[in-house]
Amino acid sequence: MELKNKKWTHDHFYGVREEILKHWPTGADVNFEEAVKYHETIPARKHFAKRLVKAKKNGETLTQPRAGVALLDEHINLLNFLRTEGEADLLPTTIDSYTRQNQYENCANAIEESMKAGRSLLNGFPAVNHGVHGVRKLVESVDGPLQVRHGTPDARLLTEITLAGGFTSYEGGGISYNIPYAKSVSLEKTIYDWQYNDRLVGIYAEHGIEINREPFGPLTGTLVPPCISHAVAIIEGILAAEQGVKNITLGYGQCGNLFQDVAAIKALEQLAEEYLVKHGYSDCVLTTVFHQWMGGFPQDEAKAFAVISWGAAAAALAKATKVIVKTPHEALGIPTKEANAMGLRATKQLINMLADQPFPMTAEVDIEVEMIKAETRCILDKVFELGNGDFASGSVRAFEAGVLDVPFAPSQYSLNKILPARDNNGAVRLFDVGNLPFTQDIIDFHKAKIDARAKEEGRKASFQMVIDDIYAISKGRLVGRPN
Ligand SMILES: CCC[C@H]1O[C@@H](n2cnc3c(N)ncnc32)[C@H](O)[C@@H]1O
Repeated sequence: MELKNKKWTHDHFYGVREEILKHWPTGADVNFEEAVKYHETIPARKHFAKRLVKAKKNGETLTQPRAGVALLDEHINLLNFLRTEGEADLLPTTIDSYTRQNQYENCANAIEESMKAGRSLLNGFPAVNHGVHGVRKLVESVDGPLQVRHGTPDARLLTEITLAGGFTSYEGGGISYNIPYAKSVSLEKTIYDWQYNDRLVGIYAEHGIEINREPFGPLTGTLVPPCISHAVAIIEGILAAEQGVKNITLGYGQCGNLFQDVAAIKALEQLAEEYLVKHGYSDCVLTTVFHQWMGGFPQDEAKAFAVISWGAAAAALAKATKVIVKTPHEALGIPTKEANAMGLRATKQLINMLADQPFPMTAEVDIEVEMIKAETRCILDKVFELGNGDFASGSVRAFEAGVLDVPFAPSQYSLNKILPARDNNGAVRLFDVGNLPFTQDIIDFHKAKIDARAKEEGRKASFQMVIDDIYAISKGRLVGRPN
């Protein structure tokens, strides 16, 4: 396997495909030409890419939950409930953890057990086991654009089955579904396997079927600085575009300081456009997704609603194309459909109330935009250099060198040298820049911000700040002040 950011030829792709479709019996039902014809029957109102483009044009921020249960009819009921009671603009299908690890046998057992128990014993929808026919029943029974959301390093069979089944959007990426999701899965192999998924979307596009792709923005979802998630998002956008993907949503996980969060979305839009055009992908349509706080949540439901609403406000003021919504059960586990719908309605209320209030792009926000762009450029340009002009191989080398580094990542392929901490206003800065290829003025900026907080708190800047910030929001604050 030689990893390079080069569009796979049809021969290469179809050579790999034959083996993939044998990984589980339901793979035998995948027939590409038949699937293209099936997609042509899907009504336009269910096309994810079209709905995103319309939202971008109209300045809307669409709402989308996460949701997935083991059995098909229950999953259909759940999604229809979220569409009607939750007023969700876009719908997910969150895939279960066994499927994410390619453990389809375990899924089969869990489906059996769920039927006996009369409740879902999986934390998501086992789409590979339900197969093309099960997915098509889902697509035909739910009235809304549908997206596959998961965390699968090797998602090739899942992609084949869900796309043949009629999903019109697909989340994930070779870095964003390895580093935060796996401990010892080769990063090089995951990036290669995700070229397969993107090439399949590209081949659908060559047949006139537009499928939206969304790299997973938040990564570990815990104090991830904007420059880190932006660098990974833009790299995965470039890798997808090279394989022929034309409709891309790039994402960011809320950090909590409003100026930084609004600036992060603006910086992402500007930088993604710049890098995709610079590297020859000027025909890609770009949208953004804002993930409501991905870190620890308060158990108290009223406080959880406050966190959800703050994320809704930031998404609306940033004018992200869509927002991924949390629920008041976040600290407890898989939410009930009622709790999920309430998170959606609270979010919708905020978005509607803020729709008429343009956010003032103050000097402070502009500084934040420029800082995030400068930091992200340092990383992206170093990755490109390490790959001798190739972002795929460059990413592997960048993680080896700590030029790309994701805080609190389980993967052995991430050096985990960087340490984030909040500044005195709650913006996420770097307490330890690790081996990030920052210029001295950027390093000095972060140090000054952290030192200002230390001074205010009357304590030395230390790892304790990082720990305090990890727990802060679940304990009712933003900045982890000393007791
Ligand atoms: C990276 C995604 C993490 C988030 O994804 C939520 N999540 C996971 N699985 C389900 C599910 N089956 N239904 C509703 N939400 C779900 C978690 O709560 C967490 O917030």
